[in-house]
Amino acid sequence: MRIIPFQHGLGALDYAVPAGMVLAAGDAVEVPLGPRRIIGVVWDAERLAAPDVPAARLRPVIARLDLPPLAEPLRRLIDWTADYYVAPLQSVVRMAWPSVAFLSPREFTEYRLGGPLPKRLTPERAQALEKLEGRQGTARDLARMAGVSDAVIRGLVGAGTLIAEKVSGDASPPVPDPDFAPPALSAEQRDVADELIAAVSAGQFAPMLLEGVTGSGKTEVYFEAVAEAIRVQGQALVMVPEIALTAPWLARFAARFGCQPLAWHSDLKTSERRAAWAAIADGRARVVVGARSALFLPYANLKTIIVDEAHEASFKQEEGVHYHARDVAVMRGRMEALPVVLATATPAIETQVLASRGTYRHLHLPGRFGGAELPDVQLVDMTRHPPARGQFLSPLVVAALDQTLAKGEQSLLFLNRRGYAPLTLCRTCGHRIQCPNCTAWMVEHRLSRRLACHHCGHQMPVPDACPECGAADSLAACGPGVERIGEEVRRLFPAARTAIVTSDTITSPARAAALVQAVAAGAVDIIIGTQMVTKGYHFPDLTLVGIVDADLGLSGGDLRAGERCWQQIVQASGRAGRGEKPGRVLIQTHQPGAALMQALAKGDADGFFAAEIAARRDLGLPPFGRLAALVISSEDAAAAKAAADTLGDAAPRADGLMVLGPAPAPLAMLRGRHRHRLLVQARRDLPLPAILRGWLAGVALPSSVRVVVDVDPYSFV
Ligand SMILES: Nc1ncnc2c1ncn2[C@@H]1O[C@H](COP(=O)(O)OP(=O)(O)OP(=O)(O)O)[C@@H](O)[C@H]1O
Ligand SMILES: [Zn+2]
Repeated sequence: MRIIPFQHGLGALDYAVPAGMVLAAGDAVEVPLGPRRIIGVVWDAERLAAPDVPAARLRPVIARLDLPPLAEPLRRLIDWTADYYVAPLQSVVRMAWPSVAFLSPREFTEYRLGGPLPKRLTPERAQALEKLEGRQGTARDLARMAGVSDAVIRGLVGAGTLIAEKVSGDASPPVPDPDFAPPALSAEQRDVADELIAAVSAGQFAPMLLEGVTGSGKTEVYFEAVAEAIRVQGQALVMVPEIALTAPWLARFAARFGCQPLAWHSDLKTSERRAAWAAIADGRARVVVGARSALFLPYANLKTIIVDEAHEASFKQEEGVHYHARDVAVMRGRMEALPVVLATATPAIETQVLASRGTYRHLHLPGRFGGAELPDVQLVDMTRHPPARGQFLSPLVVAALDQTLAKGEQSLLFLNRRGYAPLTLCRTCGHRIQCPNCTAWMVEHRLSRRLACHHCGHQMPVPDACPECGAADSLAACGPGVERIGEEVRRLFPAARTAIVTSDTITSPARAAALVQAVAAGAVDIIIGTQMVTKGYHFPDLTLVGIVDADLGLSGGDLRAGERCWQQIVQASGRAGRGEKPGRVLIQTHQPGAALMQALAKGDADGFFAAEIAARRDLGLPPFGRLAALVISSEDAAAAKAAADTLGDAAPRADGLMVLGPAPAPLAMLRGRHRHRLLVQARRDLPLPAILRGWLAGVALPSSVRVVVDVDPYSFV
């Protein structure tokens, strides 16, 4: 029997099946490996090679584990993913079978506060006592919730402070009612919804792009596909970019279907995660909402996948298996014969091209729901209307904020930069404060009074004197982040109520919900936020959107810079005027003549994308050609460089294939590792995965060097 043991770096191995044991592909098993017992999965023998071992010498499988087997279509999806993204099969299998899959449903002992206080109160214990008030979970869960080590939790259990509670892991999620509160759809919404419903009941592969302007009711419409999946006794998966931002979405779901869907995310407690996994695997969970990691779960009876905000780059996984959840979702739809709906107001170029070729069915919602108009968009030429010295908002934007406040309406200022200032500079010696682990500047966060590296998370207090020359009071904050814009707004409008919305302030779904409630209740006048506020929020009284620095996206220069800038600005603009009052958008730019700015001002998506797509075609860039990146890194600078050179020397040669580099990565050091990059550009008809595998297999590198393969890369740093 051919088995993939869950052991890093190991391929498939053959084992003997003991008499009386029945095994089939997709079964979970326990097998011997050297002196150890490890878990593995039985795989289709014809699809994998294994070392030739005479039958008599094969070691026997120890046991078949009591897990629902991975079904054939999911196995084929796993094969495809591992092959396409040049990833180890077991790493992909582990996304379908996370560790909770192997826990038995009844074995949970959870703990909660309830006993006497411990005699010895260390700072860690005090922190745990404070954080764990009202919480319950396994020792591991509580350690995570309290931000302390497992040992601290075990100590509190030993002291009797945390008391044990047995919990059963197999509670069933509620079943959403497809007919609970269906909305009255507009005629154009109805047409699209009917197509989606027909596709779900047909039960065939149907990739679809649901393109609707911001506020057109895409959510209401794809809810009808979800309702149909429930009606036909199946399951629906809705993938969202970030689970932390789903509070308003969950509320809408509950209003439509009468109960919450099952949310799959990393913050679940072990018992909740186990219960969720089991309910997904046996079909009791009817609607699942989750980020990327929900995609590979073994749904028993999946009928449709919706990818909401399908243009979002966060669907691309940037660690472990570097897959793109949007693309793998479509492939899952093909393997399992079901419709996949990519919903967005600003489709990615890859998606647009597939829709225009007819590979994806293209559904449109061209107008906002309920007669709301798209906002009026104007460029603010910063060279002609510059801000006052030391400030960042043009007088035109300040005047618009003033008018909006006077009308009692709300404004949003969008700047995709967390913190107070992206750079801290010494005015005496010119020193720039850098992260010790990364080629990156430390970003000042004034709310938390720290400097932070946005790449590795390194933090330090803001120094009083320059760390280089020692000059006192010489450090200057350069450039704005949202906190600094917030400060400027409070200085200009002391009576206005402001909210700063970034991943630093919206750290949990509960906080996101509180923000939404505050804005909806009219308790906030001006929101200053990063891309976090642009995602799907609906505030009827928000009528002004100011884009603080539209040029930010023009620089940076990777192949998707223009597209991403367009998406962000259109999504941010899309928050304006969604109710009865008309909206207005002001875009601050130093390059009002740039094609992107002109297209934004005219709302000319077609013109902008026609030019972008033509450029991609001319250069053979995705989706017309394919890219793959190799990132070579090591803590040892010389080893990283040598390995990159070795790989560069061994680079494959073929007609239609171009290898660029090796070159030091723009982020030349990350988390203390020195980095080099190679970029492969290949014609579409070349077998890129096989070429990459052959290349890597032909080169022996020291174990101190790590090579990450990134197929269809989104990050070029
Ligand atoms: N048929 C309908 N009946 C009642 N309300 C509707 C209907 N369609 C849409 N709406 C409401 O209109 C608003 C905008 O809809 P929705 O948020 O679904 O748009 P969207 O296309 O997803 O927008 P965005 O892309 O900006 O997130 C929501 O408050 C939604 O509840
Ligand atoms: Zn860093």
